[in-house]
Formats: sequence, structure tokens, C-alpha cells
Amino acid sequence: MLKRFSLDLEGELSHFFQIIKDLAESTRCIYRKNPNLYDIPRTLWMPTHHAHSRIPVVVFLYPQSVEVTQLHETLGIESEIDLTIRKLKDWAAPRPVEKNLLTMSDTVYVHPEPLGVVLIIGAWNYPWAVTVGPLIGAIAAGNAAVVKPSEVCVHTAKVMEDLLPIYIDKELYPVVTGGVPETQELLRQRFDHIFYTGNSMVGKLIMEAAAKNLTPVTLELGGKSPCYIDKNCDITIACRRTAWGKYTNCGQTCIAPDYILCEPSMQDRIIEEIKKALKEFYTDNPKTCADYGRIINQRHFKRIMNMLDDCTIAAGGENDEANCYIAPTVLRDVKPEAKVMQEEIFGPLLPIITVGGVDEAIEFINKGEKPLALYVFSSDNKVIDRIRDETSSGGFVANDCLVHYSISSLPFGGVGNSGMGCYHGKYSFDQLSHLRGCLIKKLNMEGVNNVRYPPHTPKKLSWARFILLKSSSLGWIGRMAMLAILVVVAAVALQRYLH
Ligand SMILES: NC(=O)c1ccc[n+]([C@@H]2O[C@H](COP(=O)([O-])OP(=O)(O)OC[C@H]3O[C@@H](n4cnc5c(N)ncnc54)[C@H](O)[C@@H]3O)[C@@H](O)[C@H]2O)c1
Ligand SMILES: CCCCCCC=O
Repeated sequence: MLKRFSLDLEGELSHFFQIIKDLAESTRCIYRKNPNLYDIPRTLWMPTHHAHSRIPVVVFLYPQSVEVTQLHETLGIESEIDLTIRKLKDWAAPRPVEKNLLTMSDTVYVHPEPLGVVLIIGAWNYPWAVTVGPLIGAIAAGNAAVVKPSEVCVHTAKVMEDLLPIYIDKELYPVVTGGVPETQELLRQRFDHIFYTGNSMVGKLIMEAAAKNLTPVTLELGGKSPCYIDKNCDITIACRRTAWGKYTNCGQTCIAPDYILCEPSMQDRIIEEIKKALKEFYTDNPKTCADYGRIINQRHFKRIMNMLDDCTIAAGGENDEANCYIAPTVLRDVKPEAKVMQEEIFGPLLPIITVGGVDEAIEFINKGEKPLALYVFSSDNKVIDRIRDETSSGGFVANDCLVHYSISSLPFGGVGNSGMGCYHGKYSFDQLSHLRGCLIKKLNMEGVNNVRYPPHTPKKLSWARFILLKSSSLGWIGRMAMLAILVVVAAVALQRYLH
């Protein structure tokens, strides 16, 4: 059994911090643009300030600028590690809780303890963020963890396998690489928690495997995250923010706005504003723009292109299979039955579906599975409140996209088909801890317990009712007074019993 403080967790996390900083530094130092590849291998030299400096390593880079890579991958992890190091002592400390009259003189608290060994199965789209992110929580919570990066981002997986053991304890946090058979083999082992990030279909297989050992799971899944643009809003700003949310990482973002819902009269204006934003972000030719990405591989390229079959393209549509390039694309007058509406797009296609107004938008959203994120743009708080209150989703954002992911004090996770459990900041720590309820009683004051011991009488029952149901409304002073009375009554009862 692991004991949280027998390990130098802060030390491990600091080493871990170093790997992220070194990765960021490496990308900054050595980066040369290569617009044609997504998950690209490079032989790099680690910066000299680390003890194991000048180790040749292969580091993945987006075909995007260094700034993009850091903004999307390493910065968030740096801030999570920083927060965790600063707050770990508070998070791990016993958490005193409210007591009832019967437990007034006892010590009652929640004691977070490690679960044991956690299996972390990562996805490919933000491979560091979604694999190392949960690992921060697992380490902080005092667990050992087996790290299984996605085989789809083959180079990143190799970097993780090579680098993590240099920085953090390889016995406690081993990296296992491989594809589906290797993951399935891991799933046959017994773990104390499985933290999976990926699609909902595989999520069900993970849960099935976990059930055999009653292993708890966190499932960070995806889905079709709607974006309602209300007629009452600044459409230019709404479209700029939506375009950023959609086309960042080429739409391969779990919380990307999947489709737009708007009234028919707004469709043309929205298309024009999105086109303007695209030009501003990615120039007239996104293919040669360092800030526009590629599709991870040809399998996904084909999957996304297939969705275009029964749609009308309003902008974009250019593509190049050899380079896994799909231009930022907007689709107009999309029907709910269209292929693009049957599954999460996870690519740079943005369908617009017209609805009669907010009522119809809510109805449309509620017909689908509960999404991972739900976005609404409106200047009318009533519209925002209605959409929040009459729907359900993992996260909810008004007048922006994606940004809730960066707030460590918000739980990040899905609901229903988009997942279960959550993480980030303290939520990661709690998710990967067992929150053990503890009550430490003294051996005196036995008389107070009479109400619960046989022989049971109506009088004892009415005392028990009072203590458990009514005493909470008495306030602190009232409860202390009640406790004093109870002690006296109990002492008298005990005297009688002893004589
Ligand atoms: N909620 C989140 O935080 C989050 C983050 C990123 C991605 N996602 C979601 O992930 C999906 C994209 O990722 P993906 O699923 O293509 O990633 P993927 O193909 O990399 O699969 C994820 C992991 O599942 C494993 N896996 C795949 N098939 C398996 C099987 N049959 N049995 C056991 N293990 C298996 C892989 O080895 C991999 O490690 C999207 O739906 C996206 O929304 C969610
Ligand atoms: C901008 C970074 C968002 C990361 C979201 C992770 C899921 O894909």
C-alpha cells in the first residue's frame, strides 16, 4: 500500500515540471517550420540546465508555430503542476466536517488517501495535455500510475516512453506503449482506478473491462458540442470566437463547437463573419499558414471527408490527402439527417443548422446525447440562463469557446455519453484519491450513547429524533447547550444503571 508522504511527491512533481519546461524550451530553440506533418519526429538536444542534459531526444511538434504548441500543450500543464505544488499540502490535509449532536465531542474529518495504482490511457489530439494532465493528479494523490499514451501519435508516445523515466520514478510511473492489443492486455490487469481519455465507443469497452474488478473509472469522452448564436448578440465577436474554438488544432479538440444553431436570417451574416475571422487568423491560404494544423492521419482524413458527401459547402472545402490537409470549412443549411450530424466531427468542418429560435435550439440540443461542452452567444442573460437551465452538458460557456478548459478551479469532464468523473486542479487530486470518512471517538461519555443501545423505547427514539433531525437548526450555541443537557441526562442514566 502506498503511503502518500513516504514519497517526496513535491520532488517528483518538480522533476516533472522540469520535463515540461524542457520540452517547451526545446521546441523554442530548435523549431523549424514543417507545414506538412502533424506528429513530427525531431532529434533535439535537451537544454543544458537539467542534470541529464544533452540527451538526444525525439520531440513531437505540431506543424504549427512553437507558440501554438506551447499555448495548447505545455502551458496548461505547467500551470497545473505549479498549482498542485503550491496547494498539495492543503489538498492532502484532513478536512474537518460538520458534526451532529451525538458526535459533538468527537473528531470527524475526511482523510484523502491514495487509491493505489492508476491506469492512465491517453488520446492523441493533445497528447501531452490529456495524458500528463491526469498523471499530475495521480502523482499528487500519492498513487502509482501506468501511463499508456495513444499509439495514434506515435512519435509523442515514443518521447514519453523515453523521457518520463529520466525525470520521474520509472518503477512508480512506468510508460507502456503499443496499440489496441497492448491496451487490452493492460485492461486485463487489476488496477485501482482507470482514467481514460478518448471516444465514447471505446469508453464503453473500458468500463466493461473495469467492471470485472469493480475498478472505478474516469471517462473523459467527447460528443457533439452545440453552439447557439442568438440574434441578440455581437455577431462579429461571436463568429471570431467560434471560429477560433472550431479551427484550433484543425477541429481536433474534444470541446470544439461541433455545429452552429441559429435563426435562418442570421446564416449568411454568420458565414461572412466566419470567413473574415479565418482570413485574419490563417491568411487567404491556411495551407501555408504556420498556425493552421493538419489531420492526424489519413484514416481520420478520409473519415472527415466522407462527411461532406451530402452537404453544401459555404466556405473552404479544399483538401490534400497526401498532406492530411483540410481547409477550414463552413457548411450551410445542414439537415439533422446529414452524415456530418451523425457523429462527433473532430475535424475542421462547421455545419450551420437553422432553427426557429431559442425554444427550437433547446429542443434540438435535448434530442442528442449530453455533450461535453455547450456554447451560447447572446447579450440577453435570459437566453443564456434558459439554455443553461433547460439542457445538460459537461461544461457550459456563454459568449466564448474552449476557455473553461484553462480554469483549474472548474471541474473538467463530461456527463452521460460525454463521460463521467472530472479533473483539473483539486478535482484531479480528489478524483484519484479515496475520500475516507473518519470519526475518532474517545472512550469516555458512554452515557450519551444510551439512546442508540437496546432496550429501545419510545422515549429513546424521540431523543434520537431530536438529536438527529432537530438539533441542526439550533445553531452553535444551542447545540452546545443541548450537548450539556444531554451529558447531564446521560450521566444520571449511567449512575442509575451502575447502582
Ligand atoms: N474529454 C476529454 O478530455 C477528451 C480529450 C481528448 C479527446 N477526447 C475525445 O477522444 C476522441 C478522440 O480520441 P480517439 O478515441 O480517436 O483516441 P485514440 O484512438 O488515441 O484512443 C484513445 C486510447 O484508447 C485506446 N484504445 C483504442 N481502441 C481501443 C480498444 N478497442 N480497446 C482498448 N483500448 C483502445 C488507444 O490505445 C488510446 O490510448 C474524441 O471523441 C474526443 O472528443 C476527449
Ligand atoms: C485549447 C486546448 C483545449 C484542450 C482540450 C482537450 C481536449 O481535446
